[in-house]
Amino acid sequence: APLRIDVITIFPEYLAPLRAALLGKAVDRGLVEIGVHDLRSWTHDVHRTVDDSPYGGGPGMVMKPDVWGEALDAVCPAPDPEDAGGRAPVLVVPTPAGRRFDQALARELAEEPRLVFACGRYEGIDQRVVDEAEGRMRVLEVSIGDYVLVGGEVATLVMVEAVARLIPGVLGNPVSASEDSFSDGLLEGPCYTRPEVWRGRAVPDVLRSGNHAAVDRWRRDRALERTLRRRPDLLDALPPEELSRADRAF
Ligand SMILES: CN1CCC[C@H](Cn2ccc3ccc(-c4n[nH]c(N)c4C#N)cc32)C1
Repeated sequence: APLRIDVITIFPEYLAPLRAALLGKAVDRGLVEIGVHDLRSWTHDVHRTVDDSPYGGGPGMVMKPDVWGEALDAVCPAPDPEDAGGRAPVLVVPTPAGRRFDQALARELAEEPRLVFACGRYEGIDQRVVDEAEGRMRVLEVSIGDYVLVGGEVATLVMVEAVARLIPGVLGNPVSASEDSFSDGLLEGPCYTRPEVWRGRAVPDVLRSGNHAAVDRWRRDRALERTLRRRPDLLDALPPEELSRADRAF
């Protein structure tokens, strides 16, 4: 069955990129289903109000729990008790205060049948929405990085792309999903294509040697070198023999 993704937001147009390019094709091919819902559909006042002042004072506004509650009831109703097999959908709530999104979490989410993304704006969503949802969904408050965005929509685009590319058939060449960065624990090394010489810079000879063992070694060495220089923290997780190779080589 296709992975079902629902996104609730006050800016549905922000999620238009989900209909384009590779992901758009995966939707056309029925590999992924995507629903984008305007949170204001669940307001009842003439101004379609979704926010209010924060209890305890402070800057900005907070998103109202009642509107979110009705939206989540509509988009992911409580699982049917008879449907024992039915797994409760996962509710992903982007927030700078969340657990860090990483490739491991992307792989975890790619195994789920259903994902619902709640895109906050303003100062965030009333905490009771998350607390109440935990009674019937697996709620994950997730951050895509240590910088402050204005809302959850861009974070949702990031996470949906990272998850969808792991769905079999979404990528043209499935091998790359397993061999990409963070799968073998190292950063990607440099890549090259024609022309052989460009603005006086030649492609490394080994890559044109036809010696596949030498090419593989060269690529691993460049990946180790780059990881050592840019992300030494990733090397902590490497097996000792690999680490000693990195130390010896550079
Ligand atoms: C000054 N305030 C501070 C709290 C957050 C307010 C903006 N905002 C409202 C909803 C919301 C959702 C996600 C993110 C976000 N920022 N950085 C990340 N890695 C995120 C992720 N995922 C930011 C958000 C701005």
